[in-house]
Amino acid sequence: MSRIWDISQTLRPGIPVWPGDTPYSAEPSWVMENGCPVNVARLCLSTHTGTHADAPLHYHAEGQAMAEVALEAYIGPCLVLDLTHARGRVEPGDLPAGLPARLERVLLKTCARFPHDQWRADFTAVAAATIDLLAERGARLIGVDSPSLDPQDAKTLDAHQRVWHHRMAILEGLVLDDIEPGHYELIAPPLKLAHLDASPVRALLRRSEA
Ligand SMILES: N[C@@H](CC(=O)c1ccccc1NC=O)C(=O)O
Ligand SMILES: [Zn+2]
Ligand SMILES: [Zn+2]
Repeated sequence: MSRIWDISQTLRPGIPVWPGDTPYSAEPSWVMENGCPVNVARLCLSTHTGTHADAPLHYHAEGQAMAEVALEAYIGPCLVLDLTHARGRVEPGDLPAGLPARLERVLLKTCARFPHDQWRADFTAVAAATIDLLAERGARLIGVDSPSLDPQDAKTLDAHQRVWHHRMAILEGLVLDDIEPGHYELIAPPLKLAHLDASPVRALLRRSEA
């Protein structure tokens, strides 16, 4: 069996969320006591909580909801790149000189230590030109450890718009602290949520057989 790395945040009370968004909460609906045979909880959370996939509906009025997206983008060969030197936005010039001519999925590691317990408004975003470059090389999915491809104060979501143009998939909030740059297999399908704009995912990497 090949090793699996879990690159998901733990969903828990207090998990940092986008400013103004719904805080995560969970409560018991039934508790295993007094003759009740089971524990059952209910959850209240934003679709963008923790490690998640954005559905096209989040950034384009004609985009599909999460239940409708094709899953192929979320499963398969993936390249993890170290971009911890990039400042502000990941520009094309920040990408490694030896970037493969063809790639399918790319995960950008922008911070050395994931901020599990605080919201960082100064996260590293991705330049629209970088999305174009990766798409030209065949990327069908881009993943980041930041909470968004665009800066927190962005109004036009330029990187998300280029992703829409190229019909790529997005993962955000990945935890890449323990991941050496290189080739892996990604497994991170979203939940089949009708009508909704995003979904939490359990994101995994497996050592590539190649
Ligand atoms: N666009 C961001 C998320 C985002 O913009 C957002 C997420 C949760 C609550 C509000 C948000 N934006 C609101 O103005 C993203 O990359 O998914
Ligand atoms: Zn999102
Ligand atoms: Zn996004």
